[in-house]
Amino acid sequence: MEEELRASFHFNKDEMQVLDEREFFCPGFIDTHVHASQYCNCGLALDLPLLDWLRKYTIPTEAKYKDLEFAKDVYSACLDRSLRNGTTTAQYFCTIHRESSNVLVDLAIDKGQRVFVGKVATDQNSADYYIEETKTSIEETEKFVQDILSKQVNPLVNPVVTPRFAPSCSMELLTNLGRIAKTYDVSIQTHCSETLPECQWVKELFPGFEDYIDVYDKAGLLTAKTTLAHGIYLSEREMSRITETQTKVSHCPNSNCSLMSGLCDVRKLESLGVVVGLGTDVSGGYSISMLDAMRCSITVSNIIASAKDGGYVPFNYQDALRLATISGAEVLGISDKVGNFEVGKDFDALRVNLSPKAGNIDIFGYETMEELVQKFIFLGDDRNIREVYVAGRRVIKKF
Ligand SMILES: O=c1[nH]c(=O)c2nc[nH]c2[nH]1
Repeated sequence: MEEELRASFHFNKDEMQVLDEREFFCPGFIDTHVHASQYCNCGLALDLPLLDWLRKYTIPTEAKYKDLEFAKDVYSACLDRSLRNGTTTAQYFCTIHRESSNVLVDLAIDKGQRVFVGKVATDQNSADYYIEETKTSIEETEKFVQDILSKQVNPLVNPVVTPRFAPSCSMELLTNLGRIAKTYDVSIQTHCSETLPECQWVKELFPGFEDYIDVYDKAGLLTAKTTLAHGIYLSEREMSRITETQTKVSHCPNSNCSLMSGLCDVRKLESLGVVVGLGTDVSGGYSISMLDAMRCSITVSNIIASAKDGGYVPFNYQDALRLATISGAEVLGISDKVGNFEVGKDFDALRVNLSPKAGNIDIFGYETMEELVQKFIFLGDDRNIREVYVAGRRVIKKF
Protein backbone atom coordinates (compact mmCIF):
# COMPACT_ATOMS: atom_id res chain seq x y z
CA MET A 1 0.00 0.00 0.00
CA GLU A 2 2.74 2.44 0.97
CA GLU A 3 4.55 1.82 -2.31
CA GLU A 4 1.38 2.35 -4.34
CA LEU A 5 0.78 5.62 -2.59
CA ARG A 6 4.34 6.75 -3.09
CA ALA A 7 4.08 5.93 -6.79
CA SER A 8 0.85 7.89 -7.13
CA PHE A 9 2.42 10.86 -5.39
CA HIS A 10 5.24 10.96 -7.84
CA PHE A 11 6.35 14.35 -8.91
CA ASN A 12 5.03 15.07 -12.41
CA LYS A 13 7.73 16.97 -14.31
CA ASP A 14 5.41 17.68 -17.27
CA GLU A 15 3.20 19.80 -15.07
CA MET A 16 6.06 22.06 -14.04
CA GLN A 17 6.62 25.25 -15.92
CA VAL A 18 10.14 26.63 -16.11
CA LEU A 19 10.95 28.83 -13.10
CA ASP A 20 11.17 32.54 -13.81
CA GLU A 21 14.15 34.50 -12.47
CA ARG A 22 12.24 35.58 -9.38
CA GLU A 23 11.40 32.04 -8.38
CA PHE A 24 13.15 29.28 -6.50
CA PHE A 25 12.32 26.05 -4.72
CA CYS A 26 12.66 26.00 -0.95
CA PRO A 27 12.44 22.89 1.24
CA GLY A 28 8.99 22.67 2.88
CA PHE A 29 8.71 24.13 6.38
CA ILE A 30 8.37 21.85 9.42
CA ASP A 31 6.26 23.13 12.32
CA THR A 32 7.33 20.98 15.28
CA HIS A 33 4.69 22.24 17.73
CA VAL A 34 1.22 23.57 16.92
CA HIS A 35 -2.18 23.24 18.62
CA ALA A 36 -4.67 22.68 15.78
CA SER A 37 -7.52 22.91 18.30
CA GLN A 38 -6.46 26.44 19.30
CA TYR A 39 -6.44 27.68 15.69
CA CYS A 40 -9.84 29.38 16.16
CA ASN A 41 -8.21 31.58 18.86
CA CYS A 42 -5.30 32.57 16.62
CA GLY A 43 -4.58 36.28 17.13
CA LEU A 44 -6.88 36.48 20.17
CA ALA A 45 -6.58 36.32 23.94
CA LEU A 46 -2.92 37.17 24.40
CA ASP A 47 -3.20 39.33 27.51
CA LEU A 48 -2.37 36.73 30.19
CA PRO A 49 0.60 34.55 31.16
CA LEU A 50 0.47 30.81 30.50
CA LEU A 51 -1.40 29.30 33.45
CA ASP A 52 -4.10 32.03 33.52
CA TRP A 53 -4.31 31.93 29.71
CA LEU A 54 -4.90 28.18 29.85
CA ARG A 55 -7.68 28.53 32.44
CA LYS A 56 -9.45 31.52 30.96
CA TYR A 57 -9.24 30.98 27.21
CA THR A 58 -7.65 27.75 26.10
CA ILE A 59 -9.30 24.99 28.13
CA PRO A 60 -12.84 26.34 27.38
CA THR A 61 -11.97 26.41 23.67
CA GLU A 62 -10.55 22.88 23.64
CA ALA A 63 -13.67 21.57 25.40
CA LYS A 64 -15.69 22.46 22.29
CA TYR A 65 -14.07 19.64 20.32
CA LYS A 66 -16.62 17.13 21.61
CA ASP A 67 -18.61 18.54 18.72
CA LEU A 68 -17.33 16.86 15.56
CA GLU A 69 -18.78 19.50 13.23
CA PHE A 70 -16.96 22.25 15.12
CA ALA A 71 -13.78 20.16 14.97
CA LYS A 72 -14.16 19.65 11.25
CA ASP A 73 -14.58 23.38 10.55
CA VAL A 74 -11.59 24.52 12.60
CA TYR A 75 -9.26 21.64 11.71
CA SER A 76 -10.01 22.09 8.04
CA ALA A 77 -9.22 25.82 8.17
CA CYS A 78 -6.07 25.16 10.20
CA LEU A 79 -4.69 22.61 7.74
CA ASP A 80 -5.50 24.84 4.76
CA ARG A 81 -3.84 27.88 6.31
CA SER A 82 -0.80 25.92 7.44
CA LEU A 83 -0.28 24.40 3.98
CA ARG A 84 -0.82 27.72 2.18
CA ASN A 85 1.93 29.17 4.39
CA GLY A 86 4.33 26.48 3.27
CA THR A 87 4.21 24.03 6.17
CA THR A 88 4.60 20.62 4.59
CA THR A 89 5.00 18.80 7.93
CA ALA A 90 3.33 19.69 11.23
CA GLN A 91 3.25 18.10 14.67
CA TYR A 92 -0.22 18.79 16.09
CA PHE A 93 -1.79 18.79 19.54
CA CYS A 94 -5.55 18.13 19.30
CA THR A 95 -7.73 17.77 22.43
CA ILE A 96 -8.70 15.02 24.86
CA HIS A 97 -11.36 13.81 22.38
CA ARG A 98 -10.25 10.78 20.35
CA GLU A 99 -13.00 11.00 17.78
CA SER A 100 -12.37 14.59 16.84
CA SER A 101 -8.60 13.99 16.83
CA ASN A 102 -9.33 11.37 14.18
CA VAL A 103 -11.20 14.07 12.25
CA LEU A 104 -7.92 15.98 11.98
CA VAL A 105 -6.14 12.83 10.81
CA ASP A 106 -8.71 12.20 8.06
CA LEU A 107 -8.61 15.82 6.89
CA ALA A 108 -4.80 15.79 6.80
CA ILE A 109 -4.84 12.64 4.67
CA ASP A 110 -7.30 14.31 2.33
CA LYS A 111 -5.38 17.59 2.07
CA GLY A 112 -1.97 15.91 1.85
CA GLN A 113 0.01 17.43 4.74
CA ARG A 114 2.63 15.23 6.43
CA VAL A 115 1.45 15.15 10.05
CA PHE A 116 2.25 13.92 13.55
CA VAL A 117 -0.98 13.98 15.56
CA GLY A 118 -1.66 13.62 19.27
CA LYS A 119 -4.83 13.18 21.27
CA VAL A 120 -4.17 15.12 24.49
CA ALA A 121 -4.03 13.20 27.79
CA THR A 122 -5.09 15.00 31.01
CA ASP A 123 -6.31 13.49 34.29
CA GLN A 124 -5.71 16.25 36.90
CA ASN A 125 -5.63 20.02 37.37
CA SER A 126 -7.94 20.82 34.50
CA ALA A 127 -11.55 22.08 34.39
CA ASP A 128 -14.16 19.54 35.50
CA TYR A 129 -15.69 19.66 32.00
CA TYR A 130 -12.32 18.96 30.34
CA ILE A 131 -10.66 16.10 32.16
CA GLU A 132 -10.41 12.31 31.81
CA GLU A 133 -10.40 9.44 34.29
CA THR A 134 -6.86 8.03 34.39
CA LYS A 135 -7.99 4.67 33.00
CA THR A 136 -9.99 6.30 30.20
CA SER A 137 -7.09 8.54 29.24
CA ILE A 138 -4.75 5.54 28.98
CA GLU A 139 -7.25 3.45 27.00
CA GLU A 140 -8.22 6.27 24.65
CA THR A 141 -4.58 7.16 23.96
CA GLU A 142 -3.77 3.55 23.13
CA LYS A 143 -6.86 3.30 20.94
CA PHE A 144 -5.90 6.50 19.11
CA VAL A 145 -2.41 5.15 18.40
CA GLN A 146 -3.96 1.91 17.16
CA ASP A 147 -6.53 3.83 15.06
CA ILE A 148 -3.77 5.56 13.11
CA LEU A 149 -1.42 2.59 12.87
CA SER A 150 -4.18 0.24 11.76
CA LYS A 151 -5.44 2.60 9.09
CA GLN A 152 -2.16 2.14 7.23
CA VAL A 153 -3.69 4.22 4.49
CA ASN A 154 -1.04 6.84 4.39
CA PRO A 155 2.66 6.86 5.18
CA LEU A 156 2.45 10.59 5.91
CA VAL A 157 0.40 10.26 9.11
CA ASN A 158 2.00 9.41 12.46
CA PRO A 159 0.48 9.03 15.94
CA VAL A 160 1.99 10.92 18.88
CA VAL A 161 1.53 10.08 22.57
CA THR A 162 0.64 13.49 24.06
CA PRO A 163 0.52 14.21 27.79
CA ARG A 164 -0.46 17.91 27.99
CA PHE A 165 2.26 18.66 30.60
CA ALA A 166 3.29 17.25 33.97
CA PRO A 167 0.95 19.45 36.07
CA SER A 168 -2.12 18.07 34.33
CA CYS A 169 -1.11 14.38 34.44
CA SER A 170 -0.77 11.96 37.35
CA MET A 171 2.36 9.81 37.60
CA GLU A 172 0.21 6.77 36.86
CA LEU A 173 -0.94 8.36 33.61
CA LEU A 174 2.53 9.54 32.60
CA THR A 175 4.04 6.10 33.21
CA ASN A 176 1.37 4.38 31.16
CA LEU A 177 1.84 6.87 28.34
CA GLY A 178 5.56 6.05 28.38
CA ARG A 179 4.65 2.36 28.18
CA ILE A 180 2.33 2.92 25.21
CA ALA A 181 4.95 4.93 23.30
CA LYS A 182 7.48 2.14 23.89
CA THR A 183 5.10 -0.67 22.95
CA TYR A 184 4.18 0.90 19.62
CA ASP A 185 7.53 2.64 19.06
CA VAL A 186 5.85 5.99 18.40
CA SER A 187 6.61 9.66 19.06
CA ILE A 188 5.87 11.61 22.23
CA GLN A 189 5.08 15.31 22.51
CA THR A 190 4.57 17.44 25.61
CA HIS A 191 5.42 20.82 27.16
CA CYS A 192 8.28 21.50 29.56
CA SER A 193 9.81 24.43 31.50
CA GLU A 194 7.90 27.15 29.70
CA THR A 195 7.33 29.51 32.64
CA LEU A 196 8.68 29.90 36.19
CA PRO A 197 5.27 29.47 37.92
CA GLU A 198 4.75 26.23 35.97
CA CYS A 199 8.19 24.94 37.07
CA GLN A 200 7.38 25.85 40.68
CA TRP A 201 4.04 24.02 40.40
CA VAL A 202 5.78 20.87 39.15
CA LYS A 203 8.10 20.99 42.19
CA GLU A 204 5.06 21.12 44.49
CA LEU A 205 3.12 18.41 42.65
CA PHE A 206 6.04 15.97 42.29
CA PRO A 207 8.12 16.46 45.48
CA GLY A 208 9.99 13.14 45.23
CA PHE A 209 11.63 14.03 41.92
CA GLU A 210 14.88 15.86 41.21
CA ASP A 211 13.33 18.34 38.82
CA TYR A 212 10.79 18.74 35.96
CA ILE A 213 12.78 16.58 33.54
CA ASP A 214 13.13 13.83 36.14
CA VAL A 215 9.33 13.44 36.19
CA TYR A 216 9.28 12.71 32.45
CA ASP A 217 12.44 10.62 32.73
CA LYS A 218 11.04 8.30 35.44
CA ALA A 219 7.86 7.90 33.40
CA GLY A 220 9.85 6.68 30.37
CA LEU A 221 8.90 9.74 28.36
CA LEU A 222 12.39 10.93 27.41
CA THR A 223 13.27 9.18 24.16
CA ALA A 224 14.86 9.98 20.81
CA LYS A 225 11.30 10.34 19.51
CA THR A 226 10.21 12.87 22.16
CA THR A 227 9.61 16.57 21.46
CA LEU A 228 9.55 18.91 24.46
CA ALA A 229 7.99 22.25 23.60
CA HIS A 230 9.74 25.34 25.04
CA GLY A 231 12.50 24.24 27.48
CA ILE A 232 13.27 27.81 28.57
CA TYR A 233 14.14 27.22 32.23
CA LEU A 234 16.06 23.94 32.09
CA SER A 235 18.91 23.47 34.56
CA GLU A 236 22.33 22.17 33.54
CA ARG A 237 21.37 18.73 34.91
CA GLU A 238 18.15 18.74 32.92
CA MET A 239 19.89 19.76 29.72
CA SER A 240 22.47 17.03 30.08
CA ARG A 241 19.73 14.42 30.67
CA ILE A 242 17.96 15.67 27.54
CA THR A 243 21.20 15.26 25.61
CA GLU A 244 21.81 11.76 26.98
CA THR A 245 18.33 10.55 26.06
CA GLN A 246 18.44 12.29 22.63
CA THR A 247 15.20 14.06 23.49
CA LYS A 248 14.38 16.93 21.12
CA VAL A 249 13.20 20.50 21.80
CA SER A 250 10.72 22.68 19.90
CA HIS A 251 11.56 26.37 20.19
CA CYS A 252 8.42 28.53 20.01
CA PRO A 253 9.61 32.16 20.04
CA ASN A 254 6.33 33.88 19.11
CA SER A 255 4.47 32.12 21.90
CA ASN A 256 7.29 32.72 24.40
CA CYS A 257 7.03 36.46 23.74
CA SER A 258 3.24 36.65 23.40
CA LEU A 259 2.56 34.80 26.67
CA MET A 260 5.44 36.64 28.39
CA SER A 261 7.07 33.28 29.16
CA GLY A 262 10.75 34.10 28.57
CA LEU A 263 13.62 33.71 26.11
CA CYS A 264 14.95 30.28 25.14
CA ASP A 265 18.70 30.14 24.52
CA VAL A 266 18.74 27.79 21.53
CA ARG A 267 22.47 28.31 20.93
CA LYS A 268 23.16 26.89 24.39
CA LEU A 269 20.95 23.84 23.82
CA GLU A 270 22.56 23.20 20.43
CA SER A 271 26.05 23.58 21.88
CA LEU A 272 25.20 20.70 24.24
CA GLY A 273 24.12 18.52 21.32
CA VAL A 274 20.35 18.96 21.69
CA VAL A 275 18.45 18.95 18.39
CA VAL A 276 16.10 21.95 18.29
CA GLY A 277 13.36 22.71 15.76
CA LEU A 278 10.91 25.59 15.44
CA GLY A 279 7.22 25.69 16.36
CA THR A 280 4.50 28.26 15.75
CA ASP A 281 2.71 27.07 18.93
CA VAL A 282 -0.63 28.46 17.78
CA SER A 283 -2.44 29.95 19.61
CA GLY A 284 0.08 30.91 22.31
CA GLY A 285 1.88 32.06 19.16
CA TYR A 286 -0.41 34.29 17.10
CA SER A 287 0.76 33.24 13.66
CA ILE A 288 0.64 29.86 11.95
CA SER A 289 3.32 31.00 9.50
CA MET A 290 6.77 29.46 9.86
CA LEU A 291 8.17 32.61 8.22
CA ASP A 292 6.90 34.46 11.30
CA ALA A 293 8.45 31.80 13.58
CA MET A 294 11.79 32.23 11.78
CA ARG A 295 11.71 36.01 12.22
CA CYS A 296 10.78 35.68 15.88
CA SER A 297 13.66 33.25 16.42
CA ILE A 298 16.07 35.87 15.05
CA THR A 299 14.55 38.62 17.21
CA VAL A 300 14.75 36.49 20.37
CA SER A 301 18.34 35.56 19.57
CA ASN A 302 19.23 39.24 19.04
CA ILE A 303 17.72 40.13 22.42
CA ILE A 304 19.74 37.36 24.08
CA ALA A 305 22.86 38.70 22.32
CA SER A 306 22.16 42.21 23.62
CA ALA A 307 22.31 40.95 27.21
CA LYS A 308 25.62 39.07 26.77
CA ASP A 309 29.13 40.42 27.04
CA GLY A 310 30.20 38.88 23.77
CA GLY A 311 31.01 35.40 22.57
CA TYR A 312 27.41 34.82 21.52
CA VAL A 313 26.63 34.72 17.81
CA PRO A 314 22.98 35.63 17.19
CA PHE A 315 20.94 33.72 14.63
CA ASN A 316 20.90 34.95 11.07
CA TYR A 317 18.38 34.07 8.36
CA GLN A 318 20.31 30.91 7.46
CA ASP A 319 20.12 29.64 11.05
CA ALA A 320 16.40 30.36 11.09
CA LEU A 321 15.84 28.53 7.80
CA ARG A 322 17.83 25.56 9.07
CA LEU A 323 15.70 25.41 12.24
CA ALA A 324 12.52 25.52 10.13
CA THR A 325 13.61 22.76 7.73
CA ILE A 326 16.33 20.17 8.34
CA SER A 327 16.47 20.64 12.14
CA GLY A 328 12.68 20.21 12.27
CA ALA A 329 13.07 17.00 10.28
CA GLU A 330 15.67 15.79 12.79
CA VAL A 331 13.35 16.61 15.69
CA LEU A 332 10.64 14.43 14.14
CA GLY A 333 13.03 11.65 13.08
CA ILE A 334 12.34 12.08 9.37
CA SER A 335 15.57 13.70 8.18
CA ASP A 336 16.20 10.65 5.97
CA LYS A 337 13.04 11.65 4.04
CA VAL A 338 12.71 15.44 4.12
CA GLY A 339 14.31 18.68 5.32
CA ASN A 340 16.44 19.52 2.28
CA PHE A 341 16.87 18.50 -1.36
CA GLU A 342 19.41 15.72 -0.96
CA VAL A 343 19.08 13.12 -3.71
CA GLY A 344 16.78 10.28 -2.68
CA LYS A 345 14.60 12.30 -0.29
CA ASP A 346 10.90 12.98 -0.83
CA PHE A 347 10.04 16.20 -2.68
CA ASP A 348 8.52 18.37 0.09
CA ALA A 349 8.94 21.80 -1.41
CA LEU A 350 7.64 25.32 -1.93
CA ARG A 351 7.76 27.10 -5.23
CA VAL A 352 8.52 30.62 -4.07
CA ASN A 353 7.72 33.58 -6.30
CA LEU A 354 9.00 37.05 -5.45
CA SER A 355 7.30 38.93 -8.27
CA PRO A 356 6.36 42.46 -7.13
CA LYS A 357 2.67 41.78 -7.77
CA ALA A 358 2.59 38.89 -5.38
CA GLY A 359 3.29 40.52 -2.00
CA ASN A 360 5.39 42.87 0.10
CA ILE A 361 8.74 42.40 -1.62
CA ASP A 362 10.39 44.74 -4.10
CA ILE A 363 13.09 43.23 -6.29
CA PHE A 364 15.46 45.49 -8.25
CA GLY A 365 16.97 42.89 -10.54
CA TYR A 366 20.57 42.83 -9.25
CA GLU A 367 19.95 40.67 -6.16
CA THR A 368 21.88 37.42 -5.72
CA MET A 369 19.98 34.20 -5.06
CA GLU A 370 21.03 34.44 -1.40
CA GLU A 371 19.56 37.93 -1.18
CA LEU A 372 16.31 36.72 -2.73
CA VAL A 373 16.08 33.98 -0.10
CA GLN A 374 16.84 36.51 2.63
CA LYS A 375 14.10 38.88 1.39
CA PHE A 376 11.65 35.97 1.35
CA ILE A 377 12.43 35.08 4.96
CA PHE A 378 12.21 38.63 6.30
CA LEU A 379 9.45 40.05 4.08
CA GLY A 380 7.61 37.13 2.47
CA ASP A 381 4.15 35.85 3.23
CA ASP A 382 1.79 33.25 1.87
CA ARG A 383 1.30 35.27 -1.34
CA ASN A 384 4.90 34.45 -2.25
CA ILE A 385 4.30 30.72 -1.97
CA ARG A 386 3.00 29.77 -5.38
CA GLU A 387 2.87 26.01 -5.04
CA VAL A 388 3.37 23.47 -2.26
CA TYR A 389 4.49 19.86 -2.77
CA VAL A 390 4.37 17.06 -0.20
CA ALA A 391 6.06 13.79 -1.15
CA GLY A 392 5.98 14.94 -4.76
CA ARG A 393 2.24 15.59 -4.77
CA ARG A 394 1.21 19.18 -5.49
CA VAL A 395 -1.14 20.02 -2.62
CA ILE A 396 -1.41 23.79 -3.19
CA LYS A 397 -1.41 25.72 -6.46
CA LYS A 398 -2.27 29.41 -6.21
CA PHE A 399 -1.31 30.86 -9.57
O1 LIG B 1 2.05 27.11 25.09
C1 LIG B 1 1.35 26.26 25.67
N1 LIG B 1 0.14 25.92 25.18
C2 LIG B 1 -0.67 25.01 25.78
O2 LIG B 1 -1.76 24.73 25.30
C3 LIG B 1 -0.15 24.40 26.97
N2 LIG B 1 -0.65 23.47 27.80
C4 LIG B 1 0.28 23.28 28.75
N3 LIG B 1 1.35 24.07 28.54
C5 LIG B 1 1.11 24.78 27.44
N4 LIG B 1 1.83 25.69 26.79
